[in-house]
Amino acid sequence: MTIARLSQQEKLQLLNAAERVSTKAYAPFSHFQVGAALLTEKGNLYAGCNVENSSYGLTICAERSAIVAAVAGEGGDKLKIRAIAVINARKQHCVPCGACRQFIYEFSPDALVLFYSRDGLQEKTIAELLPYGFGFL
Ligand SMILES: O=c1ccn([C@H]2C[C@H](O)[C@@H](CO)O2)c(=O)[nH]1
Ligand SMILES: [Zn+2]
Repeated sequence: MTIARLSQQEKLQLLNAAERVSTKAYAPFSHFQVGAALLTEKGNLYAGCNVENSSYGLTICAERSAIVAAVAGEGGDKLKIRAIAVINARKQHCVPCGACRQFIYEFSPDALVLFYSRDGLQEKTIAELLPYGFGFL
C-alpha cells in the first residue's frame, strides 16, 4: 500500500521532535548526538536518540531507538511507519546507517525518510535509500 504524502505541518512536527530528543542522546564517545522521530499510520509519534556504550559496538542509533519505542507502543505486527526524521543536534550531515535502513525497511518499505545531508534537507523513501532491502514478508 502506498503511504499518503506528509503535510508540511507533519514534516515540521517530526523534525522538531527529532531535534528535541537529540539533546537527550547519550554520546560521550563520539559527541555526535542524534534524534529520530517517526509517525505511524495510526497517527502516533515516537522518538528516540542514540545511546552509546563503553563497549563501542553496542551503540544503538537514534533511528532504531525510535523504532523500538514504536514497537513497544503499538506492537510490532501492526506497526507501519509513514515517515521518520533524523537529525543531529547541530544539524550536521547525518544520514541513516545501513543497519537502520534495514530496520526501517522491515516496518515499511515505502516509509519517507527526512534527514540533513551536506546539501540540506533531504526527503527520500526507504526504498531509494535501500534498494533490494532484505525481507521474508
Ligand atoms: O544516522 C545516524 C548516524 C549516527 N548515529 C549515531 C551512532 C553513534 O552513536 C554516533 C556516531 O556515529 O551517531 C545515529 O544515531 N544515527
Ligand atoms: Zn544507524
